[in-house]
Formats: sequence, structure tokens, C-alpha cells
Amino acid sequence: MAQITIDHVTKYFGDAKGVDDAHIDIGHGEFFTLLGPSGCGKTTLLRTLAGFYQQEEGSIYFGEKCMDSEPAHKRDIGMVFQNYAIFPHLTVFENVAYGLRARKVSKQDIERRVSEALEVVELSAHRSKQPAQMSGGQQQRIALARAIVIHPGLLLMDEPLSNLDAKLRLKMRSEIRALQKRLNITTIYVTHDQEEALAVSDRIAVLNQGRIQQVGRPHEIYLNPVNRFVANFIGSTNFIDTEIMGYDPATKKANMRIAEQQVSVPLDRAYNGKALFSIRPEQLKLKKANTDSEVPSVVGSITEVTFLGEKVEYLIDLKNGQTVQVNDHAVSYSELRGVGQFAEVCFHVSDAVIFDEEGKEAIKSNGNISAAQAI
Ligand SMILES: Nc1ncnc2c1ncn2[C@@H]1O[C@H](COP(=O)(O)OP(=O)(O)OP(=O)(O)O)[C@@H](O)[C@H]1O
Repeated sequence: MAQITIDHVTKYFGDAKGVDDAHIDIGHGEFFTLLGPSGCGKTTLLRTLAGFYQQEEGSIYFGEKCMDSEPAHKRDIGMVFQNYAIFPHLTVFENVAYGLRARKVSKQDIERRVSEALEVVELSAHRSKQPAQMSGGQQQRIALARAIVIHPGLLLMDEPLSNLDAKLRLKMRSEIRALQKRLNITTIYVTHDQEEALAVSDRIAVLNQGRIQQVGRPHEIYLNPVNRFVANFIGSTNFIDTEIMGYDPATKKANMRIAEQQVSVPLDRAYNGKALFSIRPEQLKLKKANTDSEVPSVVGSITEVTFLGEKVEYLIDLKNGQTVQVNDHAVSYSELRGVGQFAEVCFHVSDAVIFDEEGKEAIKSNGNISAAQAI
């Protein structure tokens, strides 16, 4: 049974829907992330879960218990916000103890539980300090300790790392992930940072304009996006206009015209007409001399080269007028290419996802997904 069920929840602001018919089941101990661009409804959904907003449609269950008429303070939730929301006039210890005092926990238990929480976030040595004497990362750890000290059934985190610099974000995100796994607290995490979401989550829901676009494990979302929005929002993707012809229901294959090439492709459903071929820059390779001539390729000329050490980013103008990005590796000088050079860009059809012309739905998903189940 799911620990958290968001059952077709819609939250209106006037006539507009902040969250539109969200349906998600979240398991016990899961690290679940709500990911999407600014204004997509992440915070609204989180605040509705917390009981700060009341949805107009649908229900929220914690286990079998319906939470719809349960006030926020009775929902057994710990929260961490972007701005830390810690009290500047209280010591680190008193900040963490605050929720326990409000719950009338005994003095002895407060001492024990706050000490434990401070140890977990590695702030024991700072218990008597004022927050102003602490760094941003330390202040966020106070907020984290304050959220976990009440032993909540659910931890909600709204962009907790946004105020930290890039290096500290990386450090804190792996700390949060490790802590969440160790304490096994079901966690719902909000971020607009796709790399952060991929790094920390068990599963991710991608939202756009209030609607959930896709729910899946990080590699599923990345390798098998269900529509153009998800493919474009997570990582970078080449979209190449193609045409699908002669779908054969017996073999479930069709011919795809891509640039000057004609390639046979397996499809998930019957389709003929214009389509969008979506492939990641690292799934495209520059063909080397004397390599497999069976692999499909399209030709073009190199217009930009960015050498980044572990990879080289090439922009290539194809003969059909479209530009693609190829992220290649160059382990020796002889493999480096320059601007103006001719390039043959090759790919495996199985790596690509093909969408209908508007990009609303995949007509060919990524055939390799089952091989990645071990992750
Ligand atoms: N209190 C409010 N009153 C009216 N409209 C609101 C309110 N809160 C949010 N909205 C609208 O609802 C939509 C979703 O907002 P929300 O804050 O949930 O987005 P978000 O994904 O969390 O964005 P961000 O990453 O910028 O915080 C937006 O269009 C926003 O303008």
C-alpha cells in the first residue's frame, strides 16, 4: 500500500489551476521529487500536501487515512524551506528544540532528541551558537535537524538548496540523500534543478503548467521521456524533423526519412506522417574511418567546437538545414575535429525516442530501457 496517495488533486487560484488533476502514489521510505520549471505547481502541490492549502478536487491519503479535513499541525510532517526559516534570536539547540517544546515533550527527552538530531547533521559542536554565526550550509542543516527531530512520518523539502553556492549544493545534496536513506523517512522534495533531481531521487514527477507529465525513476525519465516537454526539460536533446512512411502492422516497423537517410524503425503504434526524432547529444557519435558502415548516419559540416576535456561538444549543420549537437570524446589529437570539417554523424535507432509531430506523445520509446533495470 502506498504511504502517500495524491488522488486526482486539483487546486484552483481563481479560475486558474495551480495543480491540475495530480495523481501520485508514493511508497514508504521513498525519496520522491517534484520537478518542473518556475510556476509549474510544485510548491502548490507541496503546500496542499502539508495542509496549508485546501484542494478543490480530489483527496490526499496518508496510508488509509484521508487527510482532507486534517489541519496542517496534525499531519505529522517535517518541513524544510529554501530560506531556512530558522529563528535568528534562538541558539542552534533552541531552534531544533522548538517543535518538541510546542509538543510538550519532557525536558529530558528534548535534551536527548535534539542532541541526536544535531549529531545526525554534524552540528553537535555548534549547539550554543546563534544562527548568524553559521554558514548557509550550516543554517540549512539546522533547518533539517529541526524537521527530523519530531520524527515525522513525511518530510517535505521546498528548494532547500537554492540559497547555497554551487559547491555547497553538491555537498548538501549528497548529505541529504544519505541522511534520508539512513533515517528511511518518506520524503517529497521540490526542485527546478533537473540534475539535482536526477542525483537524489528514487522517483521523479515532472510537472508543467500544473499537470504531471511523467512519473518515473531518474534513468527512465532521462532515457525514455514520454513527450517533447520532458525530453527538452531534462538534459539536452536534439530534435530532428523526420517523416514516417509505410507502417507495416505485421512487423510493427516503418520507414523513417531523416535528413538524406531512409532507416527502418520499430514503432509502438501505427503511425504515418511527420514526426520528431529525439536523441541526446551523447547518443550521437562522429563516425571514425573504417568503422561499422551498417550504423545509420547523416552528414553535415562542423560549425562550432567546444573542447571541455572529458568531452567535446560539436555543433553540426546537417545537409537538410537542421543543426545537431554531438557530445563526443577525443582521447587523442587525431580524433579532434575542427570547424568547417565534414562530419558523418551516426546513431543507433534503438537509443532514440520518436514523438508525433507536435511532440505530445512517443510513437517509439527507447528500446534499451529494460536493460537498465538494475540501476
Ligand atoms: N497564492 C496564489 N495566488 C494565486 N496564484 C498563485 C498562488 N500561488 C501560486 N499561484 C500560481 O499557481 C501556479 C503554480 O505556482 P507554484 O508556486 O506552485 O509554482 P512552482 O512550480 O513552485 O514555481 P517556483 O519554482 O517559481 O516556486 C503559478 O501560475 C502561480 O502564479
